[in-house]
Amino acid sequence: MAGSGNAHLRPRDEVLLRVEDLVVEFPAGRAGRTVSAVAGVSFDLRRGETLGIVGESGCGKSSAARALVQLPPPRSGSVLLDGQELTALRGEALRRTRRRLQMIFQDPISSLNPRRRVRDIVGEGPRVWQLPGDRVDEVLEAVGLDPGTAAERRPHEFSGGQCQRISIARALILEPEVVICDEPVSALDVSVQAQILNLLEDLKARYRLTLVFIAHDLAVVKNVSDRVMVMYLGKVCELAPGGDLISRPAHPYTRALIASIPSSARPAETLITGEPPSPVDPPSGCRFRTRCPRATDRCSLEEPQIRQIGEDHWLACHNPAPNH
Ligand SMILES: Nc1ncnc2c1ncn2[C@@H]1O[C@H](COP(=O)(O)OP(=O)(O)OP(=O)(O)O)[C@@H](O)[C@H]1O
Repeated sequence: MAGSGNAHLRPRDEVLLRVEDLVVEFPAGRAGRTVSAVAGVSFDLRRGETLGIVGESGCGKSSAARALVQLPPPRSGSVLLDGQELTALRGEALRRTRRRLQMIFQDPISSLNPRRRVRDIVGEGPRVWQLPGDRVDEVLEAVGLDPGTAAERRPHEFSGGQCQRISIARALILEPEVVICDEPVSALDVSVQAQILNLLEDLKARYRLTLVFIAHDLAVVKNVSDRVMVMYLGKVCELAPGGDLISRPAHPYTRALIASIPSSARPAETLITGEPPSPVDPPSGCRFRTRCPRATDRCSLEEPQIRQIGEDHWLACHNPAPNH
């Protein structure tokens, strides 16, 4: 059963992936202290849906993503893939299930072994997993690379965008159901970003993929996501379909993210400045309150629970913007 803070979760049998009360912590170096990277995050995805996760650097996006594939496992919480609890799996059972969730990372060049040919890089997964047949040429073609010329070359002979295509092929060949894209275009030239985003859209339709799309840039996330989840310091602030979030943002932090998009019509006074507080010692109540222009005493005393404010629009804030 979802707790009171999980009103936004859909019934288990309607979703492919369901994450409940995910907590990720790291040792902080000082005795007994911890980095609270992800502090009770819940979300779900229907098959074929793209969920965007957005928030500034350090808000816990990557930690949440890695916890989905149990690398490392979360401190607590539940990750259900098609009804199967991943956090309870160990050894071979976990390894087998993990294949269904593949990750694509920000820096494609350093995530590819420079000494190996593309054919071996992309073909390694099927060998390890003992999957039948050789689909290397098929997936290279699917990601827009010519197998005839690309397969025998090494990563340094390709541009950043082409290396990201190779990374995508390497994930795709394992026939995943969910692909977690962690800042997949942040390291690429702007001109190349759109090509990779279009490719992910095409592959999603062709292979019926379900995507988690992580980025710090809301302008990128809103175009590729069905729904967008905004995170701040390990917590969910707001969750809504992309268009709704942009046109009717309610959380002061979401409004600040939108105001920072260069083409935004949002007034600059909604921008926030300064660094987020340390996740080793997060603020009481609402974690955003120390930078929030709308904070009141209640915000330091009481953590806002997520509640519905529109059709599939969810918010965790005591004092949302008045025009919503
Ligand atoms: N292995 C680790 N050990 C200690 N602290 C960590 C570790 N990994 C992440 N953190 C901390 O956890 C918090 C969340 O980091 P995370 O990388 O998940 O955020 P993010 O939103 O993905 O940021 P970025 O976009 O910069 O990757 C940060 O304060 C980070 O410093």
